Amino acid sequence: MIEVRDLRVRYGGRVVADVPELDVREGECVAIVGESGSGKSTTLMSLLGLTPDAEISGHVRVCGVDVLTASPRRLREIRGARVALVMQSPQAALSPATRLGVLMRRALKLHGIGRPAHPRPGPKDGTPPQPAPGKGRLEEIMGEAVEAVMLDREILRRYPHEISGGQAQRFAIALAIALGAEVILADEPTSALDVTVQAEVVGVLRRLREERGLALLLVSHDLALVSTIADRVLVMKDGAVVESGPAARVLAEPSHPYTRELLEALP
Ligand SMILES: Nc1ncnc2c1ncn2[C@@H]1O[C@H](COP(=O)(O)OP(=O)(O)OP(=O)(O)O)[C@@H](O)[C@H]1O
Repeated sequence: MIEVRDLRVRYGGRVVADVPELDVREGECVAIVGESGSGKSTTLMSLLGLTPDAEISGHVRVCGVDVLTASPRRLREIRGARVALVMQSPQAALSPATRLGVLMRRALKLHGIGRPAHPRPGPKDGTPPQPAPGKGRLEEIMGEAVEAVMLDREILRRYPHEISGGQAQRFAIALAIALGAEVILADEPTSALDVTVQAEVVGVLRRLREERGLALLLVSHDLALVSTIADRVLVMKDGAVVESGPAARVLAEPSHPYTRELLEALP
């Protein structure tokens, strides 16, 4: 799903991320950990071509698309639809005066989801027009997606300010599911949430990996969280990957002093 080789991202000549190798396969979760400014978010954003001011070299393939050479149109095709970005505080990105259901329906329509394959011609005998065949299908996709993240369908009638932070984060994940995402890139998805709510969001992500084979690339400074979900871990410091390997091994027997420092800083 994600294949990175020799990725190097520079801002104004300064290397801020240097990632020799990063692979995420179907149903797998890889976490990038490290302190603030170590290059985690830059690495994540570069996978979607979202670092316009940066100089980038290397090889990045996401869902079969060669990101560094793809046309803007090809990149738009994978963003949102096949690869979803889940950020720290999704509530801020939700339009405040729009019900969640309306918001989701718009996003799905924009990507042509639920559209009838062959629109029926309108009736000629004066009877009221029949609903488009795609409408019920769209509602079904939306309902199924919110239930997949353990939310009630009723939430689709609410406005963004009527839901909690944890619900907003799960709604953002539901949107990704409804759009048919195969890969989720999550940047500190639980940092703005309290501990019990964090566990709910992580539980949802874990289930989606297992049941739907979703690939997950997670950026987090929270090693306790990472230990509950990641298969593999990359540790970054000052733009460089100082250690990588199976999460169980890296977190139990870190080989780099910096990883040991991060672990010792855990409460
Ligand atoms: N658009 C930009 N222009 C110039 N420098 C940038 C830009 N974006 C990021 N940087 C720099 O790149 C470095 C890495 O930043 P990045 O946000 O990737 O780190 P991070 O590990 O994700 O940190 P945090 O957890 O605080 O988000 C930082 O020194 C940052 O100042």
